[in-house]
Amino acid sequence: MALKQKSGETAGEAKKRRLVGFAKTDEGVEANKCIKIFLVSSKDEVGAKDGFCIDPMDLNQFFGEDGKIYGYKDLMISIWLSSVSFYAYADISYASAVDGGKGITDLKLALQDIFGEALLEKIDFLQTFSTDSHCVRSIISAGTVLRCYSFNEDAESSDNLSGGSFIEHQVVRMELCSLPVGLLYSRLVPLTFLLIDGSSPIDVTDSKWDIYFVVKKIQSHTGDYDLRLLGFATVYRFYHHPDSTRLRLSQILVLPPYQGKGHGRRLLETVNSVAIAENVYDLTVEEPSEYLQYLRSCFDTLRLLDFEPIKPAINSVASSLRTDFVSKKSCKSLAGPPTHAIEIVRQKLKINKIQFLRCWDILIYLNLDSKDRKIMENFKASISTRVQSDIFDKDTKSKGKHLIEVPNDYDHDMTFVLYCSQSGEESDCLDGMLDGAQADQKQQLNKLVDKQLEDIVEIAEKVSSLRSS
Ligand SMILES: CC(=O)SCCNC(=O)CCNC(=O)[C@H](O)C(C)(C)COP(=O)(O)OP(=O)(O)OC[C@H]1O[C@@H](n2cnc3c(N)ncnc32)[C@H](O)[C@@H]1OP(=O)(O)O
Repeated sequence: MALKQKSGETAGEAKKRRLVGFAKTDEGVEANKCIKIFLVSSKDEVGAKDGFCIDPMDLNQFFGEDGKIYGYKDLMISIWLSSVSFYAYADISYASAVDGGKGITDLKLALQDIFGEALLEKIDFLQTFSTDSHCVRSIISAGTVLRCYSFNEDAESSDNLSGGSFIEHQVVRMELCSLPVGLLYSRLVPLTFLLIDGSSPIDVTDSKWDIYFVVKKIQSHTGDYDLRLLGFATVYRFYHHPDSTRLRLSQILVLPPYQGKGHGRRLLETVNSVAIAENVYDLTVEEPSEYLQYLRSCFDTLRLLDFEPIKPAINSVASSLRTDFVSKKSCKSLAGPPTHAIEIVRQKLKINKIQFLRCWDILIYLNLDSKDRKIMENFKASISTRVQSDIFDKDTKSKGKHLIEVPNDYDHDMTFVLYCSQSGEESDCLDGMLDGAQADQKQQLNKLVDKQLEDIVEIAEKVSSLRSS
């Protein structure tokens, strides 16, 4: 890591400039505004500012409570991250560093919090392009190849082997507790910090962790080959009483240059095949991002559309929703899949109940005529019934429970608080507040239902286009 002072000014000049520069309180600079991270695959790319730039979630989170860096003038931090070895180097430059009232941020410490031991001095970093050029191959070639697929990088398409120059890709599984794998993972952790919202490192010494790598095979002219890492997923194996296990996908990441090309889906498919082959109890995903949830729902809905045992249940609900009048009572029974369907989907496809409920709505929608207004009203009513029973069970009111909407700091569409009062203990003030809140409640629930319908339609359209392509 290099710290440079741009100008060769004298101490007197610098002091004078400081006085001018920080006459006002130091306002600091947001980390997001002065840090750039470049993904590089060769020595020649280091230093070039037109390389592939990573767009991190939020760098501010690593810099104090307000996400700002203090004490520097004209600060620029360029970080080069090697996509070959996953070591990094930070080039820090600024015109001057002075305490303008808020101290001087320790940049080295902050960057080490993100990059840990992967952060090297420039000379060592440049050397990794020769010393560690085969590190991915030397570690990952000891793993179990679970899937191979050929991929035409020009056409950005799939397993189809006709035409184009196809490159072999593999999905490889390894135990994280093996030392070399753990060391490689520790250099991937910064990427999880930068690209996965709320990510935290996992305990690599725990033997219940597996890591799945997606790699591409690069053939050299000598007939030898190398492996380039494109993405990975970490999966934890939980005990499930009495004699089973559950798999939970904890982190999944495809390096930005390779995203949107089908590698993430293949990783997910492979983990899923393992869950089925090993007959685990089910497979869950830890706090999926919105896009991962979308991808997962597309993938699971496609599988469920071909799953014969649930077809009669889907047809039965869809045909009821096609009738002219659906009573409130029947809406409740149409709002979700029957228990036997939930059970068989978990047993055979390893899809857990919550995920199946999401896909269920899409499956029903795909069986309805979306242009028929009456049918769509019935469908919306069934979704609304489920949303209400999910977050606001009418019965709870009679037990002294109330749902009120509260503002939040996180830009969620809405947050609800369930308030419980002992009978007769409600104050007039709270009664008034609840009346007001309940007046808004219907509107909020409608918003939630509309949002769910939007998501259902989006995934249903994607699934239809994937099936017809
Ligand atoms: C638990 C967690 O880790 S949450 C955090 C998740 N990770 C991140 O957010 C990190 C940053 N993002 C990423 O790393 C990646 O974008 C991932 C891992 C989320 C997804 O991987 P990608 O390689 O980008 O996705 P991939 O290209 O494989 O799949 C996306 C497409 O496949 C489609 N798809 C889904 N199932 C199928 C299928 N069976 N057949 C064909 N296409 C399918 C999806 O609809 C989607 O297409 P669209 O975006 O054009 O509508």
